[in-house]
Amino acid sequence: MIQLFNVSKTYEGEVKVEALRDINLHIKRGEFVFLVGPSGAGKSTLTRLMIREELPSKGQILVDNRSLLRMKEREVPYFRRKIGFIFQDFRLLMERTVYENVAFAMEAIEAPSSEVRERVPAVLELVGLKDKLSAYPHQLSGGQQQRVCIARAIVNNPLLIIADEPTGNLDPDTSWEIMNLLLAINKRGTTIVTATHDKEMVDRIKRRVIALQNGRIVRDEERGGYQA
Ligand SMILES: Nc1ncnc2c1ncn2[C@@H]1O[C@H](COP(=O)(O)OP(=O)(O)OP(=O)(O)O)[C@@H](O)[C@H]1O
Repeated sequence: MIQLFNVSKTYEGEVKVEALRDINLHIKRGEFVFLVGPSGAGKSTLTRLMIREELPSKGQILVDNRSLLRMKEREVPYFRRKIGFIFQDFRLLMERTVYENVAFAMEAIEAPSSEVRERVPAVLELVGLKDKLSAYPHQLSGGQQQRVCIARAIVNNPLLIIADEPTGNLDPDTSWEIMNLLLAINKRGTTIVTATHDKEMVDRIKRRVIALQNGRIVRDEERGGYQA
């Protein structure tokens, strides 16, 4: 699903930062992967490269067998349709209702309106928000807002979900609910890659753990914990 070959990412500025150094990685279809490591280790940079928000300074990246370096700018929106994103800070449209936030993701790919009307309530029911269709994000708790993000991420049936600290702003119980939702989505075949600082979660779930430090992979375990 995702392959990285000798990938490096350097940010050129007043001070040069080597955010990723010589990363080789293969994530197979259907896997659930945690990216862990201290602040500044390169986790967010790695997720940004996977969704082609940025290009690597060196190396090659394939997602669903497509080279992200060879991809033309105009092809990027089509590529992104296959991917669902979930961020720590939700990034919802605050002036739109829950229903509209999720519908917007389907309208962006020009889904027929009959399909939107059918699928949006079904997905919102799946994430436990069927009573909140006409609420605005500011009327929801953090956990509920993150559920809207998950609904938005899965509504177009993506092959892959990339999440950057999806439970970063949530209390432990709510974090656990959100993670269970992601596990359930993974069970249905969606590949999930999530950066996290949540030690307890990683230790409890025991899935593949890729640990980064100073831009390098220092550990890659099939059923790993937060620390070695
Ligand atoms: N756009 C940018 N320009 C310059 N440097 C950057 C940029 N983005 C990230 N960096 C640097 O790259 C390194 C890796 O950052 P990154 O955000 O990927 O780490 P992280 O592991 O996600 O950290 P955190 O857990 O704090 O989110 C850091 O030294 C950071 O300062």
